[in-house]
Amino acid sequence: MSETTSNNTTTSNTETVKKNPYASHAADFLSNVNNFQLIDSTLREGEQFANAFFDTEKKIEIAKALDDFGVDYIELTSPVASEQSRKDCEAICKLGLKAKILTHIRCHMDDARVAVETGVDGVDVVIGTSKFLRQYSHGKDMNYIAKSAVEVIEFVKSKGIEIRFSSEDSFRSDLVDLLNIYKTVDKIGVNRIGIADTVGCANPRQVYELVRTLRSVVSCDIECHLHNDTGCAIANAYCALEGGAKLIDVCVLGIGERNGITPLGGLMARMIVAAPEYVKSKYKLHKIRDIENLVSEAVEVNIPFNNPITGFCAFTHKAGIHAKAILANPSTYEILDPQDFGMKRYIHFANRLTGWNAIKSRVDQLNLSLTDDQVKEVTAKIKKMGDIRPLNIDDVDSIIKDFHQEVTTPMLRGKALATSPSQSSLKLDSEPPAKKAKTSSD
Ligand SMILES: CC(=O)SCCNC(=O)CCNC(=O)[C@H](O)C(C)(C)COP(=O)(O)OP(=O)(O)OC[C@H]1O[C@@H](n2cnc3c(N)ncnc32)[C@H](O)[C@@H]1OP(=O)(O)O
Ligand SMILES: O=C(O)CCC(=O)C(=O)O
Ligand SMILES: [Zn+2]
Repeated sequence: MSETTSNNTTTSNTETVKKNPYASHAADFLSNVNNFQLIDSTLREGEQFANAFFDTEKKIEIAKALDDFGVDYIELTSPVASEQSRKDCEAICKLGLKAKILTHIRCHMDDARVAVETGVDGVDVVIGTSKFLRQYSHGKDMNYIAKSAVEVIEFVKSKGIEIRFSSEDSFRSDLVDLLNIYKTVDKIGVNRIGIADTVGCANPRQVYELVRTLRSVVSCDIECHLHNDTGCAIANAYCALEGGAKLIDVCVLGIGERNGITPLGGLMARMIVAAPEYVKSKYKLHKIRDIENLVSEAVEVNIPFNNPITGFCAFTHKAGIHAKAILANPSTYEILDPQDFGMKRYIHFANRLTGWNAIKSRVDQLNLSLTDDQVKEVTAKIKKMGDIRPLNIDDVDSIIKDFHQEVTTPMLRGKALATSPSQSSLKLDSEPPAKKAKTSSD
């Protein structure tokens, strides 16, 4: 017999089981939140990013880094895109990586014939099913699409490699058309079907509902490819998994056409909250920073300041109320533990929003001894200075050290009090204010 003692803790005679309030809901009995796979498309979708050019060496470096991180699949640009794309595909297939190598082609036998000769483990085939793409991209109707899909799938299967069929622009396609084409390809043994939010128009609820519907119609795995035009790519990926999708397409930093797709790091941030054991056991999370640096340098962009996990202030706490609670227990204001990603936590105390608890922690770090009242007094000085201009750590340390000297040297204190605290005693650095305060956990 068990007894619920709080919202998230259940006790029994023999054990205490902590329930994760962010895990899948019981109603999502088809959920793959605890059992998902990643298809990294940095070397396919990511190559479609405006700034991307990866030479062979860089592609190999990125592929190895992704493999080491633990992605399940690596998707490569179509071998018909260019002669070098084909050679690069062959070269990556020969690396003997743990991750399965896929290439991405149009739904056409000409592309399929080239793809199966590259040495890939699987082929991802795609064709637009929305009215827009049927009219303005390839000009084919649903009957033609079904016929060519069957031909390509059977051909690729006959070569003994994996085949996935995806409808491009799925969320602007007719549902009956989608059900028909997916049922058709499932019946002939496609390994996966893919749903693509090609223009980033879908919201999490729509993704969940479409995946749930398809889950009851096909027996093969479901993959989702979600663009980020309206900022939903991570949430949509999460809801796809809750609805029963098994695989999510990701790119490092989310790079891709326009503003890209679900980012690898951002999705890991979401998933570690929902399925911590699974995520930590499967993926080398402390490699995310290196992989993002590798790709950001290759495509010449900065890591966004607000990037999940690796943004420069992702684990920086500033306001005094936050700092006090974080120092007492980091879970108060952190859902992610920086250590899980090889990152550090910072308390930004050199500013006017600081509080005496944060300053006390700094006083301790400096190995100085002040009473609580004295720390409050020096905090007031720091905040006063912070009203005048941005502060850096040296400013704060100088204020603290001067104050400490005053209070521990009674003569000085008397003199200082008589003449009022002098700001000119501060060390004024020519360097710009530090972006990060010293870590409280150092
Ligand atoms: C949403 C996505 O991201 S899908 C993946 C996008 N990836 C790429 O485009 C890969 C890089 N692309 C390329 O290198 C070139 O576009 C190629 C080699 C694929 C084709 O080049 P081209 O033959 O010069 O054609 P172009 O790019 O101008 O037009 C695309 C052609 O593919 C056809 N097509 C488009 N999508 C599909 C599809 N899913 N299945 C079959 N044919 C398609 C179009 O009808 C058009 O054919 P056309 O010769 O009758 O005009
Ligand atoms: O192949 C797919 O599933 C997706 C293709 C693509 O990049 C897209 O539709 O945005
Ligand atoms: Zn895409």
